[in-house]
Amino acid sequence: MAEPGGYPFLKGHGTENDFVLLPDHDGSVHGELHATRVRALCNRRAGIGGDGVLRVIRTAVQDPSQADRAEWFMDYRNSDGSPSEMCGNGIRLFARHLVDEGLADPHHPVPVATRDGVKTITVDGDLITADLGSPKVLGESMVAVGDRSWPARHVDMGNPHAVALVEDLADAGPLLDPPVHDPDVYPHGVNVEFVVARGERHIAMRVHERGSGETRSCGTGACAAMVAAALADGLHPGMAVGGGDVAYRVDVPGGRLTVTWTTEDHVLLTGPAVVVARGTTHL
Ligand SMILES: N[C@@H](CCC[C@H](N)C(=O)O)C(=O)O
Repeated sequence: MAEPGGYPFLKGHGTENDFVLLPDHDGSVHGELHATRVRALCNRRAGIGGDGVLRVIRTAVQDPSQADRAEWFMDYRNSDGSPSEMCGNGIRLFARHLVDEGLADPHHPVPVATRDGVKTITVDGDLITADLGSPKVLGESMVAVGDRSWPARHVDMGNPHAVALVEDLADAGPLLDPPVHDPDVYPHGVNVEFVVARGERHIAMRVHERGSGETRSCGTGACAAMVAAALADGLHPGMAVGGGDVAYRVDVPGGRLTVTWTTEDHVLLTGPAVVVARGTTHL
């Protein structure tokens, strides 16, 4: 359903996790957003380039069951065209776009509907915080790259993550292929984070994202990594000195994020997100 004159897009990123935004408010521009089109848009040589696509659509059109709680729905697709339940950096960029375009009021929390329910975003100047709700901390299983393997904590942030605490971020090698994982634990695939401690409440990570490959950042992955690291450090909200929220700095190849695990058992993801280009495409 490509329009003869092309259709609008924007390009942006959160800590270099980059996305193509497709405004399609009433769903009439794209109809079914096919995987072939998503792959064409995300292609870094023949397309615009991105780790994923964020279609900006009214919740009443995409998922009427959530329309009473959020005007806008983030229709997220990985660069291979597969949908995911959630995207932490994507939803922060999505909110930036809504505010920039006057579609949401930056002075109030912005509710955004997703396949994992409604998330609340707050905008404070250049910093955008997404409340990703409660993490589900599940069991451990092995992940492997080549002849190396590690135990990994299963943390569900709405989408699945396997978090391996490693000695060195180089241990995982070039990460050209998805790490091997247990398909019984992750029947729909998994995002895999490799995490090292950098200091007190300070970690660094690399990530191989389901459907997108190794990326420069992953917001839900940073949250999963923080939760796994905090538990390994013997910390969770309420157990911290003073009994309050627990905050970690999470360094990713594309920048720095802050993840806060609150005493209400919510995980808050904070960092920058910027729109860098806009135009019209025929892809
Ligand atoms: N980069 C995202 C996560 C995108 C979805 C993920 N690849 C999946 O398939 O679950 C983030 O910032 O959270």
